[in-house]
Amino acid sequence: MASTITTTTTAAASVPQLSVFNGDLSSKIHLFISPLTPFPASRRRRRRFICQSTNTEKPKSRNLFDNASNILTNFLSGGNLGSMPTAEGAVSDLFGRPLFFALYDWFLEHGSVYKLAFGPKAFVVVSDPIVARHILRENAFSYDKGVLAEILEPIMGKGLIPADLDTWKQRRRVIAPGFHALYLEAMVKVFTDCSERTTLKFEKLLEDVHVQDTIELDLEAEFSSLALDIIGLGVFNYDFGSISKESPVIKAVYGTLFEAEHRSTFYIPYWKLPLASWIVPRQRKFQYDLKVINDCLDGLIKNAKETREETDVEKLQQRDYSNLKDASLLRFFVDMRGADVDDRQLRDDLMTMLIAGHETTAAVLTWSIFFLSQNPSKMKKAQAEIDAVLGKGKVTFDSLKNLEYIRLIVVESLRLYPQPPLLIRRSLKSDTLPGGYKGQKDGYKIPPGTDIFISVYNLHRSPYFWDKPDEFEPERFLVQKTSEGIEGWDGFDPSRSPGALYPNEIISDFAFLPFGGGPRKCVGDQFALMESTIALAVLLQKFDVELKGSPDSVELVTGATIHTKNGLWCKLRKRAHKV
Ligand code: HEM
Repeated sequence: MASTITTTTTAAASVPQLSVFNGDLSSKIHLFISPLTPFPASRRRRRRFICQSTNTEKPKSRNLFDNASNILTNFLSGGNLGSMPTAEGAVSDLFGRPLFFALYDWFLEHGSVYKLAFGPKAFVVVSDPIVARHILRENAFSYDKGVLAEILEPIMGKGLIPADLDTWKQRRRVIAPGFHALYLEAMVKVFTDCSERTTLKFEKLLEDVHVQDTIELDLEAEFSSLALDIIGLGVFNYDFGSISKESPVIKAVYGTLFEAEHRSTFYIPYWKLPLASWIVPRQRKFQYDLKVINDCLDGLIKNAKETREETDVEKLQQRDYSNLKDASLLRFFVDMRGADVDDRQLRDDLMTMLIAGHETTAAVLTWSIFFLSQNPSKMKKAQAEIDAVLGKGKVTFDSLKNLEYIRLIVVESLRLYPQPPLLIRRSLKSDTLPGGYKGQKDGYKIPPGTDIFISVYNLHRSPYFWDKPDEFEPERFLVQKTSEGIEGWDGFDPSRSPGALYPNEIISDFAFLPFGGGPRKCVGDQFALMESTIALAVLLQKFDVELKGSPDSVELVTGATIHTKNGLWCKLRKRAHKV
């Protein structure tokens, strides 16, 4: 499932345009959409409904396989999804490129709710904010994680992401309060220290090659180590130290992440085959890796329980973290009065956060650098902000608030490459999706068991909601103060979420949802955004960064997240500080 991102710079607009290699050399599909004329928020909102199912173009011809697949799908779903537009050529077009690219093309062709017939299965693909809001927030408890839970359950057990509704309700009540303001403030030091450990390593490497003034590095791999160290310390106070060493635990973590990734791109659940864990070598390795991590987590849980100080949640949220040796989430969960659970559940929770918080953050940092390296003026603007706010000093909780442009770079990267690009749901009961558009006044009815992909990628690049949707433009999120009050970014309304440091799904009314939305929204969103902002600021404070090769050489692959195929190779040069 690999595809090549090709970025070319045009004279008219010095920003990358995105084209995608779809596996067929003769047909490069260009995702670049001509800039739309900006339109006011009121019109923008009306267009939300018009964009559904209004395509009038003649359908493309379809092959026998696709027709057979669609007939089978309709038959098996009792014809319930029959009136929904069907992605033409669904099966045959799927192979050879990441799924989310194909889903984007079909979104433009069929509208924002369509059906993807795939053999005996149908997936409903949603690219409309109102429908996304309905599924994620308004009717959230009529859906579970479906296919995703099936893939992740062997790894995360009953951790929050794959958890069934009853377990989720119990555990979310314990886990969400752990990310309170004082904890996040304490984490700023962890983010800064780990980021500085990374730049220190780069400085040492530069000293070692003293003849040259640049080093060449795969920054994606470095970000992966950095994110692993941070998540280990933040979640269970364990220092992987992966920036500078390789341990059996680190190898096992990477092995498990690799397997989770492989499963999410593989359509046949090979891991469920009888005796697979004994016969299939990759399954044996996976079981071994899991054991190494589980033993490590069990040891940490045991230690935390031995030093337990049982306290009420309010007191835990007011602890003086500067005096505490261990400010981790594990400490919080263990010390929280009334939150007693068996070690197995606690282990599942820790494993879930380890996986959820690691690769996502590494991917955000990778794409932030990728986009900045092609926009030297934005890179300079970012460094100018860092110099003005930090000088040579360290990031603090307060200075983070002033690093506005860096924060917007992080969210703009998440807009262009959301991690993950699709949210997966399965209906537990029949439901009617919001409608209101031509010919579908009451919306589509879906039966229980319907699998749904909410394409965050499509929402984030929708020509109906974003001006120049494929361009890297952090400035689009800037809030301006006008004589008439505060004017939000791109026609959306920041007053819906006053005081938010980062744009979110509430401000955008579900047109921008990098962390999902509703009750199952990411619990680590602020942790991740602060971590990414600080890591980026520390790197750009000390180094000038440019891509080693051409942007065309950066190949893209997807699993749970979007990342590069062969790394993000960059040249780093130490900055001469004028401050
Ligand atoms: C840039 C980094 C991150 C991104 C883009 C991200 C994205 C997301 C998204 C989109 C969801 C919702 C999934 C869905 O609705 O199906 C989610 C859920 C979750 N995330 Fe994150 N995440 C990030 C970092 C983190 C971190 C650092 C942690 C923990 C320390 C974390 C823990 C979780 C958990 C536990 C859930 C499940 C929540 C629930 O079901 O109640 N994530 N994340």
